[in-house]
Amino acid sequence: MATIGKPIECKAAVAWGPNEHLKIETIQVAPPEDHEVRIKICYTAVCHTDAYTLSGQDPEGLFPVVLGHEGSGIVESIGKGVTDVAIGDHVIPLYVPQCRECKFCKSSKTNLCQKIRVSQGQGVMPNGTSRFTCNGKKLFHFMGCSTFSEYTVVADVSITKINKEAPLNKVCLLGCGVPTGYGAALNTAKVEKGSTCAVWGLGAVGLAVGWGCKAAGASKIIGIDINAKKFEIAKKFGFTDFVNPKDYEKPIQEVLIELTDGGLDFTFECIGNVATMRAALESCHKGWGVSTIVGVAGAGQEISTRPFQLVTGRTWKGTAFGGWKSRDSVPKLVDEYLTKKLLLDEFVSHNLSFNEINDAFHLMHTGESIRSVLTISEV
Ligand SMILES: NC(=O)C1=CN([C@@H]2O[C@H](COP(=O)(O)OP(=O)(O)OC[C@H]3O[C@@H](n4cnc5c(N)ncnc54)[C@H](O)[C@@H]3O)[C@@H](O)[C@H]2O)C=CC1
Ligand SMILES: N[C@@H](CCC(=O)N[C@@H](CSC=O)C(=O)NCC(=O)O)C(=O)O
Ligand SMILES: [Zn+2]
Ligand SMILES: [Zn+2]
Repeated sequence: MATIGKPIECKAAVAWGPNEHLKIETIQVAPPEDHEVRIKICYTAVCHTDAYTLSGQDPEGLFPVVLGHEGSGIVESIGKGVTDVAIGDHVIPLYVPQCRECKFCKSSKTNLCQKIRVSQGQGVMPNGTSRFTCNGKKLFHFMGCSTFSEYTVVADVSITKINKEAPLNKVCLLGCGVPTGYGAALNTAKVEKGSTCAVWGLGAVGLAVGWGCKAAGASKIIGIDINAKKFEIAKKFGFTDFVNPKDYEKPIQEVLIELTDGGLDFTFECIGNVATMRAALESCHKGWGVSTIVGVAGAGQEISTRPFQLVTGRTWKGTAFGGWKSRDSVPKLVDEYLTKKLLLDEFVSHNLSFNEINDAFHLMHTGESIRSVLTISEV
């Protein structure tokens, strides 16, 4: 291929500063170095975490940056030492890598590979440098993925090859929100058959939690959102009951404890709001209720509750990427989608062009979208 070993000039949506609209720019993407892979991004969705970092609330937020971490694409070229993917493979970039060598990867207790976590948080490749420039200015990478670009470079531990039969405009969602919610229920909380569950926030992440609770055989799955338009949509994902906190004067935990004979077996916070994190914990049943934090709260925010809530048997947990060991699991989730065990199409509320990327953020903020999928390059 003519581009191998050479910089590629292409379009990317650049975030020049917090709260600024993304600007489609011509950027240069350097070739992959050792243990790196350059990908032609075909599709990307927009996750709330992109909006969170763009808002300036992320303590690790850096600008200028190429955001995006829920994408799919095709390998354009590989650096020395790359063994697991080849040119032409269909792939999903992974913001939680899996090196299979670090202490975290070797433990069955976590999916949080730490091999490249420091450089990833610094917005650079593992060797400390960026592959992106725009008019000679360095751009930062984001979450090891940067999918808001026609081409990106990722570490070889941050990518997985998937079945070529899978539609890339759907399986891009397996880069973040859907596995996160589905795994929060199945891997982190370990929802039990017949149990009662409640989910705060019915965006893609919360809806995927509902699907995970249903897969685990939950008997009741309550969806909680201040946007009542989400309730009808949520029925497709297994939710059985709905509560809008705006309809009540008393604290929502009191409402839920009354509705569920003492509280829920499992609760999930999928908003990123420390007040709802507290409500989710305090809505758990005394003695055994488990609350899982999925939402990402802004810089400086802290959670609180009376320690008595934990003394009396409630458990507070958290999850990143739903606890999935990424390179092992994402190809299996693709197969679950292909065999219709896992929903993906139902999460796609909008298909937009790359030029409409700021509209995708607007649709998220107004609560009109579940996931907007942007076409970046034709397959
Ligand atoms: N832990 C992890 O690995 C991951 C965490 N996240 C985080 O999960 C959260 C959800 O992400 P998305 O589903 O993409 O977001 P979204 O913006 O699509 O959905 C959020 C939902 O919360 C609802 N909401 C907002 N404030 C509320 C309140 N006070 N009470 C009840 N409902 C309220 C909104 O109406 C909306 O339906 C975000 O904080 C995101 O950063 C996302 C992906 C992975
Ligand atoms: N950068 C933030 C933390 C952001 C965060 O918690 N990210 C989640 C994924 S959110 C995906 O949409 C995560 O996986 N965290 C684990 C990690 O190692 O970052 C901050 O500094 O607070
Ligand atoms: Zn995300
Ligand atoms: Zn590792």
